[in-house]
Amino acid sequence: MEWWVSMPKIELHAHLNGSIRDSTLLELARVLGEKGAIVFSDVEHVIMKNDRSLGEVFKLFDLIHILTTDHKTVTRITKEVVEDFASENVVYLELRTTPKKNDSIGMSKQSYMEAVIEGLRAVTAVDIDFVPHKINTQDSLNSIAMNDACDGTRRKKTYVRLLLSIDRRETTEAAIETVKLALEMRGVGVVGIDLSGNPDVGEWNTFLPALKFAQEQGLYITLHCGEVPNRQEVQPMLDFLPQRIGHAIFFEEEEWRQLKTSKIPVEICLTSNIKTESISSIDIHHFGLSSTSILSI
Ligand SMILES: CNc1ncnc2c1ncn2[C@@H]1O[C@H](COP(=O)(O)O)[C@@H](O)[C@H]1O
Repeated sequence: MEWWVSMPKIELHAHLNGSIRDSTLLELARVLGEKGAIVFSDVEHVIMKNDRSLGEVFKLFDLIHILTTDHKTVTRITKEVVEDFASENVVYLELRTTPKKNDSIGMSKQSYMEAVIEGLRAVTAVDIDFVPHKINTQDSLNSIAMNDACDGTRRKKTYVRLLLSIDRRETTEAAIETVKLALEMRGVGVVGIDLSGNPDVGEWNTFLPALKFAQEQGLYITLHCGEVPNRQEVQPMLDFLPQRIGHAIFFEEEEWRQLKTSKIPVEICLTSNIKTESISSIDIHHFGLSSTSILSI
């Protein structure tokens, strides 16, 4: 096995519907094509395209959401995504997804999330720990088991925790519903809230009441921040003091300074930023720069 596959890893920025196998997407598209709901040949190349602009990415998500609408498929993709991360030796996975409501098929945000939990329970390839428990002796034993899993001597175990995403297209009320659901689901591995979605759509202020409520209730918060240039948002997002932010591409010097002072960790999304051409080359990605200019500010 390649060293980088066998190395134990932590994945903190995975969108469920952004992590589906191409083979599964093609299979789902074929089935919908046979039903006449879509034209398979029109979507095949969209699914298989390698690099796409940020705008194209969100069009692809709209297509993916058409393919994965029902509860059964949500359960299936959750199982597969977790198994795929486990097969790459991810030992701690924070999976985020936007709870969806679709009256036409009897889906509520809650039933969507129940389908996700069903998917976690369906994983067979590895042991999945997604129900939080208090730190005690048993926990120390579990972490030993997790470490041992890396040398192949024990059955592998992956710790999974969930973040419920708010999509920037949603309303304040829908976002509050998501936060309430997250609070109800704390017992089944939900640890926080993510604000994501097309950064060119909507305003983050719309979600402030929901995010403040989540913060007051002790949920962890991560915000997609600075994925596109938006001076009106970056600073107030940092002032909000989320536990983490995602991307942090278009930051001015002063914003880097504030980020550092506030000690807010960044979920670096190297592959995504290069593939979507948000950053033209890896040589100038802020991850590489962090040891020089950024950290020296
Ligand atoms: C490329 N950078 C990105 N920036 C912002 N939001 C993103 C994203 N990639 C994914 N999402 C968010 O995650 C959803 C898909 O997963 P779920 O349906 O929630 O599982 C997308 O619809 C978008 O809201």
